[in-house]
Amino acid sequence: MILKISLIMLCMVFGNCDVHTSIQQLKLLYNGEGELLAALQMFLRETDARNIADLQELNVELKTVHHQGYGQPDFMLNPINQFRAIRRFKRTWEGIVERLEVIHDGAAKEFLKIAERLRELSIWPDEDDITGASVSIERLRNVYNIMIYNLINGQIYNFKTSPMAIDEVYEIAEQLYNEEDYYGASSWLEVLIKMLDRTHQDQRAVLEKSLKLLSSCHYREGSLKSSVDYMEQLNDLVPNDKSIYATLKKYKSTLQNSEAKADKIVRPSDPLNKFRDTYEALCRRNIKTPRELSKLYCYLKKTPIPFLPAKKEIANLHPKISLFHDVIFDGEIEQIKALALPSLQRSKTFAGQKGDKRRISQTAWLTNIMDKIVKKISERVEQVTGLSTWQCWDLPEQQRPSCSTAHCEDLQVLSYGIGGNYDVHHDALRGNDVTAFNLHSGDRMATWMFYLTDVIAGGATVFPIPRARVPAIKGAAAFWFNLHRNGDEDSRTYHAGCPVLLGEKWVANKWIRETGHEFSRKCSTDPSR
Ligand SMILES: O=C(O)CCC(=O)C(=O)O
Ligand SMILES: [Fe+2]
Repeated sequence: MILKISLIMLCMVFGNCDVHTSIQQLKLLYNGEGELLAALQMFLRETDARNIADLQELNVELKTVHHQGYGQPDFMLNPINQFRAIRRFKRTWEGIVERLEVIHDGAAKEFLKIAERLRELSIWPDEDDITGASVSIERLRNVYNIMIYNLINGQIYNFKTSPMAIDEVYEIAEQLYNEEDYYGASSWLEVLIKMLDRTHQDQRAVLEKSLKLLSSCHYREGSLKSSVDYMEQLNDLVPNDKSIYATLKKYKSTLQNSEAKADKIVRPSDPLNKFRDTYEALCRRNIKTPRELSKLYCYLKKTPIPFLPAKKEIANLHPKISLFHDVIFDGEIEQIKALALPSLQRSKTFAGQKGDKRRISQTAWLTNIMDKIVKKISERVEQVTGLSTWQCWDLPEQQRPSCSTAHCEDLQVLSYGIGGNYDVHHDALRGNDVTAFNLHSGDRMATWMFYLTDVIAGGATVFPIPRARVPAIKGAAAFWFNLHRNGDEDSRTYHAGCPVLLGEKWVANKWIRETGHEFSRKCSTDPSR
């Protein structure tokens, strides 16, 4: 109930809720579908069956797919199930709403009321959500090297869900094509085409669309011979179609007049992520050598609280990246999540701002005065790191407006949805448009990041330059410095949040600023320190 009210408030204020980026909204969507099904059932029971035979059939189909998730709390944590649910709303439920709007009698009205409520909650997916979900599945495929055949069969590692329908597979390819990802689209289409049975009428129609799209992918990528081959296959399949014949002629003539030799679509490089290969390898597994691993260690670090040392694990030596275990407890995590939930919003980046595909998550900022727990865990960061977490909130209220030099930022809570990730970036603010940030406190000297969930698969934090990998472990926190002691940015701490493959990921960042640490982290002219 609290969750629903929070989301209503959030979506009323911000409009489109980017359902595909939020696990919470996707879970609500699944429950909403249950309500729609019950209302549709009621309508069908009360209505003359002769006029609505197709709706009866749809109802059975929808019930079957929906019921697969019954009693399975992890069902909506699977990207395939998430994509499907989003698509069902846009492609099937929307059509049913239109039909019932025409009828608009007693039971139809009840159904429409539920649909209206879901729209008011802004959790009813739109076209952008289908695009976002398709792009996320493709990202997961690339980062985790998953075979398309396995995804189509509903298999992600050893987690299985029901196989995808042909239309769903085609939709992913078409969405990628519209996003100009011809490598992604062609990869899906090649697999799909092999699976289709041309003697089956419905499948034959998908085969025709797929050949046309695949041929166009190759044409656009300059892989002209293949573009002609696929168009020829389509022309053989549909011999008397003038438009197909005309396209074939056009492709053939482009091929004849071209010197291009490429006959394969290769995955394009990412100009914004020169670390892509190492980043992806690290997302999949640890890539340090056994010798490098043997140098890592852990110990109990003293804190100001007697008999309460911190469990410190060194995840990387140079630069030092630490993982502190058991620094936030389950009850505290639940309180932090509950406080963040009402104000979660699609995350922004400095480069792309809101809606950037490089950062798929939702963000909320919590201040120390919102609740005792926020201050308490802020103090814990100070106890473990020895760095100050003093903020203007610590002053009497009337002095706060003139205070501008806090030693750290408020707590930033992040929740990742389907394929949620944060591409390689640096936390230091210099070089970015920092007008929104108070630089009186200096730059982000250090990052402390609490992991508020375990992640079933994926979601590690990785540092491509030192080839370090920190797994998301509930209750633990990663810690590193973003700046050298001479104040320069330490580029070795470029890092990324790997896409969540299965499950959900919540983290909370506490960024420690330079101000207030003149003695606790003494400066040095030696840039290597
Ligand atoms: O989620 C992660 O693992 C990394 C998040 C991050 O780097 C950030 O929020 O700045
Ligand atoms: Fe970061």
